Amino acid sequence: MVRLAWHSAGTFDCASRTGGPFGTMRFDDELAHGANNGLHIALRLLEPIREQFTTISHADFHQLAGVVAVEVTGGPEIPFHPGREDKPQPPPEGRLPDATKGCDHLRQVFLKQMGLTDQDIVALSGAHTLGRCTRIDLASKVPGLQTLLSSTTLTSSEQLKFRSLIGSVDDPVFRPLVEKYAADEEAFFADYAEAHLKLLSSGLLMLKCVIPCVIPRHSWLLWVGGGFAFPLNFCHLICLM
Ligand code: HEM
Repeated sequence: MVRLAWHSAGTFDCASRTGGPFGTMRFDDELAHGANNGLHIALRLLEPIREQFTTISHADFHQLAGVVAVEVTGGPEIPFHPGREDKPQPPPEGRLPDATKGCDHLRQVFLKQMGLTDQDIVALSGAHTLGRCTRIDLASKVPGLQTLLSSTTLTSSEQLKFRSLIGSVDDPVFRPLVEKYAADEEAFFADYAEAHLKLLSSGLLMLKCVIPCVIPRHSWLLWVGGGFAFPLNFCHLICLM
């Protein structure tokens, strides 16, 4: 579910304002993109539930599934705001990062294409603690990191995923962040939640409050369909005034 939400949102292109978390994974064309191998299983599980709630868009439902999955697997709570419309056309293939390329390529996709930061890249990569790579052991690469593997036990897709993680460890900007998150789960959860919120809000107009809110990740106001869709807490009332 997390990978479904990410592969949907991760196609967003800031420059052309195309792609993004707008329910296009419902089209066979997008599901057939090489990077989306296996995501039909997630959709098959979601569809009978979505059919019971026909007022919610595919777009919102896929992102909600990602948020709930992070939460029920023991991750942080991520604020969710509905309002995404389903787009009629899938994005072109090739916008998601390629695990065989290095950190510059990751920056090209996350920073230039999607408008996310180095910190977002590292925090979001922490989602790989879910799924089939939980047994990978980075301990030999980063002192202090627990977990994982002998590469001979990995399938080829696991090796690709592993290579993207190791790439993060080798980069001088990424490495301190990897070490910080390995040592401090609270910091990882806070930054992960903020990065995931940005990801699932790709393509929606977000205004950063001038006055920072007490809870950093709540300092974003979301503009959906002509009105602020954010639950207005005390901090946001101040910002709106
Ligand atoms: C940084 C660039 C990334 C690369 C190169 C990458 C690459 C990969 C690869 C090759 C796989 C294995 C796919 C398969 O089993 O067929 C994978 C799995 C996965 N990815 Fe990523 N990924 C990236 C970022 C992300 C992000 C940002 C998220 C979520 C926020 C994410 C979530 C996942 C999850 C949850 C799985 C596990 C799926 C499973 O085991 O069933 N990935 N990734």
